[in-house]
Amino acid sequence: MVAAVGRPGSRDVLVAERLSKRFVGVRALTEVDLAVRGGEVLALMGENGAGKSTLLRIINGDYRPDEGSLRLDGAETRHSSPAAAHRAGIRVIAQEPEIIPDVDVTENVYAGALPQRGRIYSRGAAREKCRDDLERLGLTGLLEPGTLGRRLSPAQRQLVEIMRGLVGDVRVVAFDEPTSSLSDHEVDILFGLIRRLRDEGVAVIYVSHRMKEIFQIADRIAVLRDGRLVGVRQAGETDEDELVRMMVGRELQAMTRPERVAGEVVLAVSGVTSADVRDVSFEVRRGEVVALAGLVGAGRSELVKAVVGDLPLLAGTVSMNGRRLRLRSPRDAIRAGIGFAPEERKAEALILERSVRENVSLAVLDRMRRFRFVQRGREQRVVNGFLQSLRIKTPSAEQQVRKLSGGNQQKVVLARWLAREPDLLILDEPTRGVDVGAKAEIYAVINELAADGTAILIVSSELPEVIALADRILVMREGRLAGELGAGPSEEEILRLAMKHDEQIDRENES
Ligand SMILES: Nc1ncnc2c1ncn2[C@@H]1O[C@H](COP(=O)(O)OP(=O)(O)OP(=O)(O)O)[C@@H](O)[C@H]1O
Repeated sequence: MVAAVGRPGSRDVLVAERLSKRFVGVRALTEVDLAVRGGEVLALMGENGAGKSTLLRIINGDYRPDEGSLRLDGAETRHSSPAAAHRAGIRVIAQEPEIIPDVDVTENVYAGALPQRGRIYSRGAAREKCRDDLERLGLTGLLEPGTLGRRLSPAQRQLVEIMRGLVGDVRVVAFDEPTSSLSDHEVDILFGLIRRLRDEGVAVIYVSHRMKEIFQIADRIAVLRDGRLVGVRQAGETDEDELVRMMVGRELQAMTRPERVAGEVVLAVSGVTSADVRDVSFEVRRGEVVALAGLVGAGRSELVKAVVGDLPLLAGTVSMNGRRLRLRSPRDAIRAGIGFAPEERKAEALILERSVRENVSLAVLDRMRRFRFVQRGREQRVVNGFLQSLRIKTPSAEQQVRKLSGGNQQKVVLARWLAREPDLLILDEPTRGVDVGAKAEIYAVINELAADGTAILIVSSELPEVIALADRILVMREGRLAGELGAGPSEEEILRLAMKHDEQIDRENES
């Protein structure tokens, strides 16, 4: 592949002029002027609800702007639908991909555009093409053409979505937080792909909350705040502090992990084995934050699911406060005093049609019910408290959760479990898609809960997050515990354990 377009000074491919978009009670975008050049990666940053997704949706033809215009290669475009935008060479890679559960990877990728042999669709030929494309994109080994949609992990779903986007002629590709379910290895592969697209002259837009990635991949960085463009910087001429100031409009306090003394054992997991998890034992104590780290596919989420009764135990026991539990579903786990915020927030955690207030208070309704009436005043106070402390951006507590930005939905999931004050809180990727300011607030809430004696188990792919929060870090590899680290290790120490080979672990277990 050739670098068809010289990098700096390339021509503008996509130009937004004075774009504005309003929803009831919200100005999502106000007079945004922004140009993306061929052969560059333009990062788009901003707090949750700043308007990033709205801008991408306009580019993708999902929304029409109320005012302003969009030009592609110099000509004004009014994409009336995502299909029209797609034909023009625009691809927006969705944050939460829609995967058809009952068809395989091949059909999920090429849906509608399947290769045919003669005039009959040939499954063999299609899978062959899929295999070729996987190889071309460097994804061999991460995805199998024949795997059914419903068997894909969140990371694999994301890769299917990315493959979909790169089929055909592409002028502009926008990635909306593509790495939130990927671990470092997959991120490297994705960045390789993005650099290749860029070198071929494609205009790449990259939305992310992860600073480190922004500085790895972006040529320029645009910052939105409350729907307005605050500024655009060359990546080499700015730094994290300046970007945070632009996004948040204030300085952020650096967080230090408080010293904690762990109390008695709350959760005891012994010899737990399930389909993808082998013989795992560990404990979490009162007032302690324990993190499960490891690469995607290492079995962290599966382990957690086995612990809360969402996956059957093939062997082993789970005990809470000294009593053995027999959980057949997460519902049983909640009854036993376990709060569990799962990885896939939309499917598993939120009722999108209901209001923010209802979603937060759902988990604590029993405690607020008195003589069969919900104590409205108390409910309001609890919900408003979380709206403030987690900085949930919504016109009111009565807004439908569906209408919140992705990061704000994630905060509602958290608020719901934090409000319940369980003995044990299990958080799978608690800050996925959450902006830097709110992340700090969430860390503070987690620290407060631990100080109050809650036992906390966190699954996170973000090593800085694991290091910032955890008193102990359990590193998983291929369904087993590969080792344990104390507070404050380096990223390298965690990675070394996460990538160790099985034989090595066996040898160490034996000695
Ligand atoms: N369909 C809708 N109806 C009402 N309000 C909406 C709708 N879509 C977005 N909004 C509001 O517009 C604002 C901008 O949202 P947007 O999704 O663009 O934010 P974002 O920058 O992508 O945030 P995040 O980082 O959380 O994904 C938010 O206040 C959001 O609640």
